[in-house]
Amino acid sequence: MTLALGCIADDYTGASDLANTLTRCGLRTVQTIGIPADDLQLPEVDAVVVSLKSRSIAASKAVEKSRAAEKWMRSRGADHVLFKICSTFDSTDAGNIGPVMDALRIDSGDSIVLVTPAFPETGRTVYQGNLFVGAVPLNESPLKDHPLNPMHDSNLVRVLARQSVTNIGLVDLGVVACGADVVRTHLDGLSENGFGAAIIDAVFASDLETIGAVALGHRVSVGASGMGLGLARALVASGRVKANAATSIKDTPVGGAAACLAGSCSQATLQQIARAEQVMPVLHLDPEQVIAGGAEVQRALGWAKERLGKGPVLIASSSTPDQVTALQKRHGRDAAGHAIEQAMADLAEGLVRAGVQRLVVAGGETSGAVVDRLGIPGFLVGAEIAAGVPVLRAVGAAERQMLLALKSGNFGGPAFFEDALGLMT
Ligand SMILES: Nc1ncnc2c1ncn2[C@@H]1O[C@H](COP(=O)(O)OP(=O)(O)O)[C@@H](O)[C@H]1O
Ligand SMILES: O=C(O)[C@@H](O)C(=O)COP(=O)(O)O
Repeated sequence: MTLALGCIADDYTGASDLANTLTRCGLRTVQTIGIPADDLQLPEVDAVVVSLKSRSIAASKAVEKSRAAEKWMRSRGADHVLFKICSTFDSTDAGNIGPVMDALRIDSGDSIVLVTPAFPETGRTVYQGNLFVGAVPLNESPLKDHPLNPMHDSNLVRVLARQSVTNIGLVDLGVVACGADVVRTHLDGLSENGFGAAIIDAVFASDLETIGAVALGHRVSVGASGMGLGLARALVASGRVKANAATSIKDTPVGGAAACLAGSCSQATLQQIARAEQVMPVLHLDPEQVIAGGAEVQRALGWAKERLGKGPVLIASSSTPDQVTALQKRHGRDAAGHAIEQAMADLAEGLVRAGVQRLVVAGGETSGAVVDRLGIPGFLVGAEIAAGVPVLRAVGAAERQMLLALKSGNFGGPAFFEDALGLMT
């Protein structure tokens, strides 16, 4: 296998979002969980997205894991490696975007790295270095209340400068609009003046194409699915990847019982859960009881097993921002998050034992905990449920066939859970 593009994603939902974009742009793509084992049977692909659960761990660990993934990709022929971050730049001042970017830049020998989380299809645009989520700046969006990494500054030049050892420049939309050659000249100027990375504005898909064409001339880039789109289109345009080479996974039905787990507390997920209550049984976990011990998981599994024969069920830990803050005050942010993620993993394991073969998971960290527990080594991309969320078919898992959907907390329309199950047959 010779890779045209290697990608390192800092969470599993983000990885499936990127794998979806690359597939839709014509790249044969596989999503792996961590660096694939040598004996994992993978199809011939143009791109591999290695999923890490590295967004909220210590920066030094995130760097170590990302470097190992980069090394693996380079050894498989990847000239360019994309570090896939969240389109809402989810991170804290302690990292992990800056430290990983710095390490990959040094390893690659690049003098300057292009960075953009823009993904216009999902309403993420960057103008003058400021990230907008729909019509509002990042710091006014629901991301200001994220349970693990609340975002309070929409100026990404400032945000990244707090995380990185290098100076962070800006390539503004006026420069991007002048085309790839002007962007290259601007980057040369920044690099000569000691800038090791630059936030680049993007509002339209055409901006991403310009950015992709420039980024492909470098060894490393940092961005969300929009950067993936730009790189994929540039690869196809350059003839390095055959257009329309992507093959969607076979739609052979998997059958079996279906269930949904929600650990995301985003506004979008809370609305989707409320909507799901109209069409399927929904159990709201008591987060306090979840942290207290295993009885709440057992209660939820008993509840689900009584209903799974009749149709899909949804189990949610999700709470409103006020409730999340109150719980975190009592137990600590990381401890509360970790305990709930592990409970979600216990639930997923129990549900699969009870015959679930179609599983929808809402939340990035939550998906990471669930997929790790299920021991799934990788996924092929199927139909698109919503922008950034594909149906995934597990590969390399021994016993039963499984379909999953790993939904970023913020993605999907109000009827997401129904939409997903409708495509996961
Ligand atoms: N009721 C709750 N109170 C506090 N934290 C919660 C609650 N429910 C879930 N969590 C935690 O919030 C975090 C949500 O993050 P994640 O799953 O990545 O969702 P998103 O995709 O919205 O970012 C996880 O660590 C999860 O365990
Ligand atoms: O880029 C995005 O917004 C997503 O692909 C993503 O990374 C999702 O992260 P979570 O919201 O934590 O699921």
